[in-house]
Amino acid sequence: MTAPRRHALYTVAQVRALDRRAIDVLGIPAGELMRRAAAAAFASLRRHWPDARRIAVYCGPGNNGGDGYLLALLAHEAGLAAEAWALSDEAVGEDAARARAACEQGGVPVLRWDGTSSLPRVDVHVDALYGTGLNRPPQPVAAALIERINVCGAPVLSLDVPSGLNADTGHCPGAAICARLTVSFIAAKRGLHTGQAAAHAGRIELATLDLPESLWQEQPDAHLLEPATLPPRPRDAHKGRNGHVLAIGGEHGTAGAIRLCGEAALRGGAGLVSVATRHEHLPALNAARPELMAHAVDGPQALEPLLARATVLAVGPGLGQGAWGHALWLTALESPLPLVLDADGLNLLATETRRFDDARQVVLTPHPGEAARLLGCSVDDVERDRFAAVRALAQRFGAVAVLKGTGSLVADPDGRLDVCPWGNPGMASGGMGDLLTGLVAALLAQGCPARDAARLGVGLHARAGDLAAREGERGMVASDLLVPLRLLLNGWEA
Ligand SMILES: NC(=O)C1=CN([C@@H]2O[C@H](COP(=O)(O)OP(=O)(O)OC[C@H]3O[C@@H](n4cnc5c(N)ncnc54)[C@H](O)[C@@H]3O)[C@@H](O)[C@H]2O)[C@H](O)CC1
Ligand SMILES: [K+]
Repeated sequence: MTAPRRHALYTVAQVRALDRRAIDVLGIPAGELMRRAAAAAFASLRRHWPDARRIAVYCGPGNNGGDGYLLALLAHEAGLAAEAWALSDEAVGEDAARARAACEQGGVPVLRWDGTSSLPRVDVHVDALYGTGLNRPPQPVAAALIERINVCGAPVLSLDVPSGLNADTGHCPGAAICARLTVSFIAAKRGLHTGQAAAHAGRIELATLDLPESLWQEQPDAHLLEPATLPPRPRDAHKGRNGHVLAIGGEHGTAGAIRLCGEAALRGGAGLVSVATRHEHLPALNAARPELMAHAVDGPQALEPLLARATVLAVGPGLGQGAWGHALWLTALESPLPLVLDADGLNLLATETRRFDDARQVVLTPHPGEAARLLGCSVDDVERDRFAAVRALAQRFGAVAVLKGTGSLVADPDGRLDVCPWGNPGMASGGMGDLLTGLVAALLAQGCPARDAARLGVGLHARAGDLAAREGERGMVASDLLVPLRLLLNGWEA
């Protein structure tokens, strides 16, 4: 296994194993790892805040705290005014205790945080409270310190993990630091790239501590998606070669979702797009986008001829869970065609669960609420461990599962997992999911297997969202993504 590939993500257990191997197999003492971590973090601090003259380092009881003490000593030796604040009296590890002793002997004052004193006025606060060892919500004294640091206005540099964030899941069980910059050590922890991490880690830099490549033996637990798009179209392409998406949805009064889904399928490059919906929506659909061939279907019988011509199904946007929607949903599930299930298509699956045949190309695109219904748990349970939730969805339903949200995840039934590094809060608005459904269906229609269509669709959708956000996240609507999407699909690079 080579050193951590730029996009490889590891669990905390895997990183600890790497740590142990560095110590036991390569004979690099833990104290040396700590010294290298402190040096790497201090170098980052100097790069990002070259004019910083005064820093305060808040040290917890473990080795994360040890990293902090050694950073404070380095800063002191470099002529900065540095002070360390001990969160508690005992330093649990001997390396951390040794680091604290070196800090004090080196002339750096180590003060006690008692839960009430005001924070010093400094240029940078360094968060060395907890790293990968966080195993419960920060206790009241630590929580008070975290809240104080978060509101003090000065930038925060977090060592390894923003304290209070679970480095495995991206969940914050309690108070958590909001860092401007996180310098993470040795290997990228998967929890820094999904869930609440985006609101707490700030910019992330990885310091591999100059460890040799021979150290990396595990397969990464997950990977960050890399920018990708479809290959250029052959010159003799014709619409028959790019598939025919049939989008099914639009219960009484809800034409918008299925229209957006159909638009995204068109913009995603499908050769033909048909929409099966309620009669009342036809005028609006045809007026909005004549290329969308809209058909009024009142039940499964009317759907049959459309199914016969389609090559991919997208089911769910605005489908509703009434008799009409349910009947069309059942018909779609009985078809062998590649399928993207979203919205009410997923809610119906939650009530009538089944496992798809492995051979069928199926992609589920739930947000955390739909995922909770599908898994029979709470949204908090899903968000507490997004990695476990998305893998459970893929395995339970025998489909490729996308768990949307900050740092969307894509999992296969065989456990392979990818994390989307793009996206922004402007995308948390209605219709964004309908776009993703249509885009994934278009990619399936152009020959992508489900696992690739899901990963490519999630990546392109989020990157299109980031391009659209250049005009402001506020007021962003789903249709703002259609033009950037087309640019990205045709290989345009931001
Ligand atoms: N392998 C690496 O990447 C390197 C790791 N280093 C640093 O070491 C920490 C991990 O150290 P560890 O002592 O295992 O855990 P923490 O420092 O995160 O300390 C947690 C410590 O405190 C206890 N604890 C956990 N949660 C709480 C809580 N909510 N309240 C109170 N106490 C808590 C827990 O029992 C631990 O003992 C890693 O992040 C790196 O910064 C090396 O120094 C560099 C290489
Ligand atoms: K930390």
